[in-house]
Amino acid sequence: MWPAFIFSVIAGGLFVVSLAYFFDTAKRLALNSIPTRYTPSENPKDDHIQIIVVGDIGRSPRMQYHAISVTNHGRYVDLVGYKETARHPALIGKENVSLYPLAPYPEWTIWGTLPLLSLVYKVIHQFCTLFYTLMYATPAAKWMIIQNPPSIPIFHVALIVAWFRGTKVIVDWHNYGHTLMRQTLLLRPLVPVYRWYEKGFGRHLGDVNLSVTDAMNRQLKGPGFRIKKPIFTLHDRPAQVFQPIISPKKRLDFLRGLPETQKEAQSIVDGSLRLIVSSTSWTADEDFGLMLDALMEYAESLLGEASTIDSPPPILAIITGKGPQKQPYLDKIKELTDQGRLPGIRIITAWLSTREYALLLACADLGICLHMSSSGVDLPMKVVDMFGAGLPVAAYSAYESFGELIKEGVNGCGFKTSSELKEVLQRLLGVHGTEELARLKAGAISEGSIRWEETWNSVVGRILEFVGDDQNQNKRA
Ligand SMILES: Nc1nc2c(ncn2[C@@H]2O[C@H](COP(=O)(O)OP(=O)(O)O[C@H]3O[C@H](CO)[C@@H](O)[C@H](O)[C@@H]3O)[C@@H](O)[C@H]2O)c(=O)[nH]1
Repeated sequence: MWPAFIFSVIAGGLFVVSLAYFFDTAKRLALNSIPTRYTPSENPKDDHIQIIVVGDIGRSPRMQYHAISVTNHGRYVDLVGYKETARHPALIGKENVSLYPLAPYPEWTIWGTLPLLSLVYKVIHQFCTLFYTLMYATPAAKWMIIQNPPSIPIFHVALIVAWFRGTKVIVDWHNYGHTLMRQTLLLRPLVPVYRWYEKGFGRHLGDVNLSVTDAMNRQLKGPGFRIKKPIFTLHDRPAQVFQPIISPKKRLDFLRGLPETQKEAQSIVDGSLRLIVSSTSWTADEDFGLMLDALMEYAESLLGEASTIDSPPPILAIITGKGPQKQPYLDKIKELTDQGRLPGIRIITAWLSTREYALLLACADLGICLHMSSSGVDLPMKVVDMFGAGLPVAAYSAYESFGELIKEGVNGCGFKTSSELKEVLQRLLGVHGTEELARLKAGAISEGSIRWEETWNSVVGRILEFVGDDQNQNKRA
């Protein structure tokens, strides 16, 4: 009798304790699943601003510039994106900058054996990691600034998160995802779905929108997108790290210290070898085949004739950057070189630190830009870098917004075909081109003198209400 009684008392006690534990855990889980909401801080400087890139943060200069500008106002920046290459030095080791890396994809998705399956998997993977990071891992932010493209799946994730957490959204339209998708043959059937998603969610997502050109601004307001919320154009501008180098000694010192140019440094500085630089993410919207054809045509003109003062000089071409289509082009360059079709021309590729990249641009003779603009209304940031470094450009020109940055005969020259590019190279790099090149360089320096910080403060600084807040803080101090 007694043992049964004691057993039932213990069992009853254990049941009550485990019930209490179960309800407590359930309550805690329920409470933890409610994301925190943004409430304005007493001191506006304690508010957080999120910068979101569904890509490699280190290779998103414009989004990093947003982050740097925010920190320059003493605010907290939370960077959300993939951590692949090194971030801008100004974003490393600062106590008001936090990085929330998105979980990388499993390796099998990169093999390319099951392209459609890996695409679907990537979208689901991105959705989960973005949702968790934005809803729970990061502190509730006052504003989030989102890069587009890509639009899927960040647009609807951001819409949900912004609603739950009381965060306001700025969509920074760099380009359109659906026009970029059109460039990949295999993905073309999905373009209508992507376009529907991008326009549908894009119309409602941003409390404010930024566009990289006036032409894009008009399109976003126009019948295609019908965005009713405010849209401001924020042209890309060079960061402070890009500065012209005028002194031949400084140029020589840098070129001698860089492994890629060490041996030819003296010839580059005395003009007997011309240094051209192109930078890229090796994506489908840049056709390096066009540059290779132009260089082959240029090389043909070096053949056969005895070298005179009027002969086009040999060229060292450096292509900087990282990206998916690099290897096929490396193979092509090797093949052409082995076949002897590029005599007098050496083409190399590199990935440099931000500082070295900026100095290389400042030491080159001419920048080449092959950006073809999938939408017709975006612009290449690389040309902005080049102008900041005082480097004139030869750029592919057959798209609408081209003239918003490159002024023919003032800071650069346009081309549409490889033959036109070859002519530009022959004209500008030869002895008779010295004067024209110097004039274009002056134009590049002048265009590059308008800097990111001033433009950013007058557009984004005002949207984020930094300008008024900072003045009030200064008055109080
Ligand atoms: N650190 C470093 N950066 C490099 C190097 N080479 C290239 N880069 C970076 O890679 C960029 C080139 O990237 P792309 O993807 O070719 O395009 P973009 O010219 O930057 O233009 C992109 O951004 C615009 C907005 O800023 C967009 O409007 C446009 O559509 C495109 O996405 C350069 O501007 C530079 O910041 C290198 O060796 N080192």
